[in-house]
Amino acid sequence: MSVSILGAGAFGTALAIALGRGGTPVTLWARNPETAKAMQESRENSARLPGANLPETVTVTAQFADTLGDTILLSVPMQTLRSLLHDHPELDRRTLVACCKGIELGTGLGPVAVIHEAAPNTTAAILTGPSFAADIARGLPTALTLACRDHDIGKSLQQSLITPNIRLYRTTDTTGAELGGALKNVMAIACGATIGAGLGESARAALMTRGYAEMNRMAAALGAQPDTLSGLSGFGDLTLTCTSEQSRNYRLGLSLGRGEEFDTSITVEGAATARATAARAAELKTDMPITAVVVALLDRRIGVSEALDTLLSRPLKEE
Ligand SMILES: NC(=O)c1ccc[n+]([C@@H]2O[C@H](COP(=O)([O-])OP(=O)(O)OC[C@H]3O[C@@H](n4cnc5c(N)ncnc54)[C@H](O)[C@@H]3O)[C@@H](O)[C@H]2O)c1
Ligand SMILES: O=P(O)(O)OC[C@H](O)CO
Repeated sequence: MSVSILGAGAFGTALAIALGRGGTPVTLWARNPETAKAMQESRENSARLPGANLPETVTVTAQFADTLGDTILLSVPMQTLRSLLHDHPELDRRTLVACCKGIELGTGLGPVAVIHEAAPNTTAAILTGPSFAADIARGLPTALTLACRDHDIGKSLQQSLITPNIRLYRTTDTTGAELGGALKNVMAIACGATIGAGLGESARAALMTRGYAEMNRMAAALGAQPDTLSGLSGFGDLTLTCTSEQSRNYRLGLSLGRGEEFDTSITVEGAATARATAARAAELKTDMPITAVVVALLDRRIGVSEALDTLLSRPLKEE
């Protein structure tokens, strides 16, 4: 069994290291030939995951034709997923596992739905849950969710993708799994802003809890199974991302709270996802006040204190 990983960023590289270390032959595709050559020679992704060595079982290439292994993981940022599929029609008719966390601008769709639209003859799955690339690459223990609507294919993917340090749980609820991974990024921006502005950890706990309620409302509106968000892909990842400075979404929030600039070259999925989700929530008439406030903060229409006032001045209601 071989695995191909498309996208040689931090997460694609970390997954390649974990799978390769477990003995699986992995082909890691970087779109830039110079990047692929440098990684293949130095055995390291010095730009995105410095200090983590690629095992011998991992081959890095920019030749797309070399990458059609038994299992294909798509580890690119959410807003580029459709163009990757569009540019490579040979991906259709295969089993594709999305590793990205986000909602597409313009369509309001998550990764599995985008794969189904752009490559209609594929079986799509998603690998999501609490995990920092650096932790995975260091061999630290992690537990993730593998969601695939096809029960048998999901079971076989679960077997193929476990590694000595990645334990996989399985579900058929792709809608719930992709929403959890996407929306926790929006909540992490809000929590980072709260801490960055010095509003305290009690305020963050309140935001995480109300954010979780908000995530569940959207999940229900889109037909996700009620329990999915209480698992690794929802609650688990919300907890990790809203409390760790390893998270890029949380760090963007910290910068907003402190009134500092943030490096725009860093992948922060929650920014586009907040906008896409706010638009979808309006269509579905679903109340998502924290998401709306995050969009206003990102657009610099309000500051953090005003954001908190907006949330605190909402009509009183039952929990
Ligand atoms: N880094 C983490 O800890 C982590 C953990 C879990 C999930 N994820 C998810 O993985 C996804 C990727 O994040 P990352 O951390 O690897 O980001 P990253 O910024 O480190 O890397 C993204 C990579 O995608 C490549 N890329 C962008 N557009 C592409 C395209 N059209 N075709 C091919 N390659 C393209 C870039 O060149 C870059 O190498 C995100 O959705 C993120 O939420 C990341
Ligand atoms: O660095 P972030 O904020 O993209 O978070 C990485 C992972 O999604 C955490 O599970």
